[in-house]
Amino acid sequence: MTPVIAKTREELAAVRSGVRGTLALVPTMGALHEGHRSLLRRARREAGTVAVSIFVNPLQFGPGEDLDRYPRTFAADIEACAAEGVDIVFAPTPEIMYPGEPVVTIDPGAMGRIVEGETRPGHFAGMLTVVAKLLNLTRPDVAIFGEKDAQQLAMIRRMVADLDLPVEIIGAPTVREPDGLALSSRNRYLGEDERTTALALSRALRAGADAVADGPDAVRHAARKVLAEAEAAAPPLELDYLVLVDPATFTEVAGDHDGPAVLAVAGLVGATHLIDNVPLEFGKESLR
Ligand SMILES: Nc1ncnc2c1ncn2[C@@H]1O[C@H](COP(=O)(O)OP(=O)(O)OP(=O)(O)O)[C@@H](O)[C@H]1O
Ligand SMILES: CC(C)(CO)[C@@H](O)C(=O)[O-]
Ligand code: BAL
Repeated sequence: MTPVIAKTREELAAVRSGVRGTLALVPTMGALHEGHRSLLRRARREAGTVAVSIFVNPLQFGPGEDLDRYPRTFAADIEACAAEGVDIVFAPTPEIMYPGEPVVTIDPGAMGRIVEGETRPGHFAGMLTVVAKLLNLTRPDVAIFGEKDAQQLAMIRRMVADLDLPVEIIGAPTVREPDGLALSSRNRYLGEDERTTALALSRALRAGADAVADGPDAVRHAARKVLAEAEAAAPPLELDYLVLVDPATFTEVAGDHDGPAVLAVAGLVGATHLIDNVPLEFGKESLR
């Protein structure tokens, strides 16, 4: 069945007031792919009613980023939502979401200025501000986000805890192409040779994961080796960062770290900004 499409606050409020039982929200920027669809299926398992937001949020794009050329595929997105049994799609315009330049925004603190936040200054403030607005407008019981955007997920969990927002945040695993490339709306920008170079991101993460028994330094070393080859390739990978961090704070873990960590990588291939990560578990007993 085709979902109900709400384009304004008033339309969303009307459909929200008719929801009985639990509601799950999946926030997206559209151009839906199998990764998004896995979130929709997870939402379906979590709640009686599923809402999806489709909004390319200008506030989280910096100058020189791809806001204007970001893929917008609304008709296909609605078909995907219908196929996954989505009940409600909220698809506002920027003018609806931001009738004026917002004066009050969410400050992501120091955590918003490291790793991806250092590469994209202002990104996490813009992202958290729109997520807070979407949560307030939709009032879901649960909201589902992909682990592919691991720092985003950690920041959203932090915001919900720090501001006592009444919603449960669920993270869902990264969906990949058979050759390892993490699905991303931005993959469609890649030419054939660029895609070959881009594969180094997931290859580096796998190499790192394979070294987990030898500890954090071995993981960093194994991943760096793969990335160095891609930096020398044509077209080259322009590495933004490779970090091995605490999943909750995104600060680097020590060489004797025990417990969960995230190996996260990002870089430019041509003009395309790609990110990826893998969750890891270090155990002291497995250190040689
Ligand atoms: N491969 C994936 N597997 C699982 N979830 C994903 C995947 N890609 C994106 N998501 C999640 O889907 C939600 C919407 O993300 P978004 O619309 O930005 O898609 P995207 O493909 O990540 O686009 P972009 O290229 O801008 O990073 C986010 O919670 C994101 O983490
Ligand atoms: C969470 C989100 C929809 C906010 O614009 C966006 O950052 C995304 O698609 O991951
Ligand atoms: N997938 C996170 C949204 C962004 O890149 O702006």
